[in-house]
Amino acid sequence: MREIVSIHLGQAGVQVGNACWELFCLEHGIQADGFMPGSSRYADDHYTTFFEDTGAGKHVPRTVLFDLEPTCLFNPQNIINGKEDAANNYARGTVQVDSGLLFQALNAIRRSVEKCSGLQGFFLFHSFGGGTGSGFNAKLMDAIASDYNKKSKIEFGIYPSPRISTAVVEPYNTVLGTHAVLEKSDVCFVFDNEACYDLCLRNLDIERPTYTNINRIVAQVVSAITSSLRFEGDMNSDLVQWQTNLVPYPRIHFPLMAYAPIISAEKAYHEQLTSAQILNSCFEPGNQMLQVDPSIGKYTMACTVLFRGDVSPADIQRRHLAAQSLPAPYGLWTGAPPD
Ligand SMILES: Nc1nc2c(ncn2[C@@H]2O[C@H](COP(=O)(O)OP(=O)(O)OP(=O)(O)O)[C@@H](O)[C@H]2O)c(=O)[nH]1
Repeated sequence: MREIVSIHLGQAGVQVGNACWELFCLEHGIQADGFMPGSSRYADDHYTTFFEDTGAGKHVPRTVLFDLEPTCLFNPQNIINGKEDAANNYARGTVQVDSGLLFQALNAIRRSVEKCSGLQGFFLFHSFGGGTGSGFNAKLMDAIASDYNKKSKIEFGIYPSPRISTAVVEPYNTVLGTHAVLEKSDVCFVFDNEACYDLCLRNLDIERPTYTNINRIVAQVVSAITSSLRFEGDMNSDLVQWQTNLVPYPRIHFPLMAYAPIISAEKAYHEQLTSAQILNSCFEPGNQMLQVDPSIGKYTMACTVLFRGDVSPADIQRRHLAAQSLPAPYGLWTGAPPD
């Protein structure tokens, strides 16, 4: 099996991770106690890319988490926390954070890796604005790059935004943190809290979105990106495929993501969307995970459209994509439906 080890760093990394694993468990029919009822309709073994079997019929996420309280779902051996945070300071994250912590972290990662039969790579979840998310991530990434040089390293990062910000130094941490891992990371999927906040306001009618709401949007996107790795499908992808399709040059590895449809539960009952409409919405700036103007700048060198559901790639190709003026080349993958 082509396993992936997820690493969650700092408050944002861990909280986003919680939302992601909650969703993954729901999608795979894994209960909070780790048991997977035999009748689950998703009992194909692709989920073992992300979950490990403890031997007693329990499934635990292949994760290593830094600064978090233990919950029954995660492996307590892989939960590592220090005595104090990095005080939103990149330098503290890299230098002053207890150096034993890095050793513990690498040990936990090694333990997870040793349980894999064919490790594909690592997912790193963190913020760019926090001290741990930027500084400690830089240090850890450095160590992972030297220990597991050939394995893919994929980041899911939260970029800072003016409306939801905990410190004025976040832009500095971001610049330093991004630069430090630029050569080490293979792909970095970036989310912007402000874009997700606006999506909650506009599409989900939430008056005062919280991190919980934002994290659930992030989890949906992560779930969609990883669905073809976790479920059996017509076109199963692996991490190297993403890199080949989306990264034209090693340093240019920041795909701009969009997700559609995002509609509130009430509207979902009386809105009928065709896959062509959903596809079009993916190219609207309002559905992007980053607040940037795609019409400014030079990019859109490659584009990947991921569909979820019982849909064959040939059908989509024939019916819709031919009619759209999508930038070429594009990739097309499908994953299993969430319910
Ligand atoms: N989406 C999202 N963003 C978060 C969350 N928690 C914090 N952030 C963002 O993350 C940035 C701050 O980083 P944190 O993750 O809190 O900090 P840290 O990495 O734990 O570092 P230190 O606290 O300095 O040790 C800010 O931009 C916050 O807006 C969360 O649960 N979800």
